[in-house]
Amino acid sequence: MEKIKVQDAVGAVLIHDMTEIIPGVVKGPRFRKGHIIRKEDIPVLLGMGKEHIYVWDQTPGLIHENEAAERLARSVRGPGLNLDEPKEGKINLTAAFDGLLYASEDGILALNTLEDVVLATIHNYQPVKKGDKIAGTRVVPLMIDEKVILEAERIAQTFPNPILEVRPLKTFKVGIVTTGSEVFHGRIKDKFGPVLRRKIENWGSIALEQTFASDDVSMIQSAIRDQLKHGAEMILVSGGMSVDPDDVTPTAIKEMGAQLITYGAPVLPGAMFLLAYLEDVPIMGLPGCVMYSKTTVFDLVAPRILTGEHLTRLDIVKLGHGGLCLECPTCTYPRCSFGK
Ligand SMILES: Nc1nc2c(c(=O)[nH]1)N[C@H]1C(S)=C(S)[C@@H](COP(=O)(O)OP(=O)(O)OC[C@H]3O[C@@H](n4cnc5c(N)ncnc54)[C@H](O)[C@@H]3O)O[C@H]1N2
Ligand code: MOO
Repeated sequence: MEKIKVQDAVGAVLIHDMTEIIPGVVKGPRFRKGHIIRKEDIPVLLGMGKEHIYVWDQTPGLIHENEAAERLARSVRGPGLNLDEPKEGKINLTAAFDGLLYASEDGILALNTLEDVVLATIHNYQPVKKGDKIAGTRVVPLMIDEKVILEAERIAQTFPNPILEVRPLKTFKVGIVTTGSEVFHGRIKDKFGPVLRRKIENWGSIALEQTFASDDVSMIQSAIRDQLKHGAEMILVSGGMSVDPDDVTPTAIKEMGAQLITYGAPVLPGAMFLLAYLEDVPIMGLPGCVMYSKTTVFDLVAPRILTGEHLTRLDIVKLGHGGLCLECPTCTYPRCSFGK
């Protein structure tokens, strides 16, 4: 690539954005790609430490960083993602609507293993809002051999799912069965239902009429059957999930012939969580902590099910890494390590 002195560059066209950084004040492009250098720009460029600029290089087989970034972004982009304009040679991908991020960790690794390719993303399975930044991509040099980009595009195609995708949460009819003799007999007021209803509605689903059962296997089972009859597409059974003789919720669910995915999850709070499928309807057994703690296993699992994903035991056991909630005085989830 040919370089010329900035003093000789009046009239030359900049071929990349020129970043100015003043700590604590500004970081951004002072001059954009395509800018025609004027006499008055020369002291500014010198002040930014630029004594030379590059002039356009027509070497065949090389592509500009902006084109490279755009092709990388397109190769990883699945449904639910928008591409921003290139800035300083980088392209950001943002969420096109509210949903949950599905990222291929192997795909991200494979692309970044290519020299000079940069793909930085947020963590997998994070809830995102429309417009949220999800990833940024660029190449390291100003001009790059097109072969590198062709290889990145080829690699991205080898994965069964897009490398990055935002899936919307579907609207489920959700049945709530609340167990516990103390609630059933009116000794205490139910506090579980309102927590679950609020979360379900925040996710855009519909809470059906809540039903109550004492700590009795057949009563819990008939309440679950009633929820199915009323069209529940997901059933949440609260309480009775731990080690006391009166904790019969797991037995009730298992003995209905449901396909048990897990009883127990490597997540705190939420160790006593249960997931099963009965006639393809997901049933979750929710321990007392889901009522008490702001963020729990329920917040990690339910949104995934609401995208239509069918979870396996491996999906649940993988939650262990990042499964410890730090129970901060002010919860900042999902901007923390929980579930990452
Ligand atoms: N020795 C052990 N004790 C406990 C363990 C354990 O492993 N060993 N696990 C703890 C964990 S972790 C959790 S979480 C809870 C599990 O609780 P359960 O799901 O069995 O909840 P319950 O026993 O039914 O109730 C606990 C507590 O919460 C109150 N509760 C329950 N449902 C409602 C409701 N709908 N409204 C208001 N309050 C409710 C209930 O009255 C109890 O006070 O167990 C730990 N213990
Ligand atoms: O482990 Mo429990 O199910 O955290 O609250």
